[in-house]
Amino acid sequence: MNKIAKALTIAGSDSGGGAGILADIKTFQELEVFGMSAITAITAQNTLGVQGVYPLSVEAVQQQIKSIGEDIGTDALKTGMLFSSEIIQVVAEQIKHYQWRNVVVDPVMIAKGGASLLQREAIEALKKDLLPLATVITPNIPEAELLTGITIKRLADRQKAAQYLWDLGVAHVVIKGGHGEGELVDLLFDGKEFTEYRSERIQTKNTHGTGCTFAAAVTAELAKGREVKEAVQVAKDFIQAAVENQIEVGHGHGPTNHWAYRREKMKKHR
Ligand SMILES: Nc1ncnc2c1ncn2[C@@H]1O[C@H](COP(=O)(O)OP(=O)(O)O)[C@@H](O)[C@H]1O
Ligand SMILES: Cc1ncc(COP(=O)(O)O)c(N)n1
Repeated sequence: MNKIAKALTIAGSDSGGGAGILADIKTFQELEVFGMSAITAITAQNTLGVQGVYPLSVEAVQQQIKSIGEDIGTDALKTGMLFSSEIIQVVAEQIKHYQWRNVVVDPVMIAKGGASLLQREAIEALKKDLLPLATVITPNIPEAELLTGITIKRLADRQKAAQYLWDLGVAHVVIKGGHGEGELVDLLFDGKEFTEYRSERIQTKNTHGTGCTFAAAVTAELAKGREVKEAVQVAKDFIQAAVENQIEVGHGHGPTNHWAYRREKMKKHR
């Protein structure tokens, strides 16, 4: 039998298929990792926005994780939309209980259209209970500002915010640069040095789910045993291909192309 890498996503469902659990599972599959999920909330969502948020009970979240922990286990896991401090606490307890490593925390707070995906008072629980367990955290600029209280205008501000998050116990901090202008830089900090991942910024409105997809790709590569620095590079290449090779879905901010990275790789090998 083939030994395979496994990854778990603990996140919300996006009915429109572009973000959340849906983006994560598609990304895991593309990177040849066996994907599993624990759903925290169901969102009624499309490319125009979020029409409804329906959180699941804490018990439902706990039981899904337990079902995986008691049988299958996982090589890496990612958290996305966690919605409440109660869900955050249960997730943190179970990560500790099963001694899971390779924990990627995407601190999802607000959908691009402005809908809240994390209750405001849950930010403290995220910082206190979950961040000390994180191998990697992947905030975008507004999320990094909310977590640190630092206003981010330049790269130096991002470096300060990364240091702040590292001091909370996160092993690696990636502050993404999607929210900005000009050349796109995602910044990694491991407590000692900063690594910049640069790419061309694609002019498009179809960036729904980019954050979820990026963090899922990091998680998949960690599940396969890659070091964080390399996993972030694969994730960067994966999201660049996904944004660049646009697909037509919906009438608003469309999703990215999850199969583009594999197609590009296949072309190169031909
Ligand atoms: N226009 C774009 N062109 C290329 N890559 C992008 C673009 N927008 C975002 N990305 C990439 O997608 C990932 C998510 O970025 P960001 O928009 O900052 O986060 P979020 O989706 O969480 O708001 C990052 O790796 C970023 O480099
Ligand atoms: C269920 C769910 N989870 C996360 C996001 C954030 O998506 P993005 O990756 O565009 O920041 C979303 N819109 N919906």
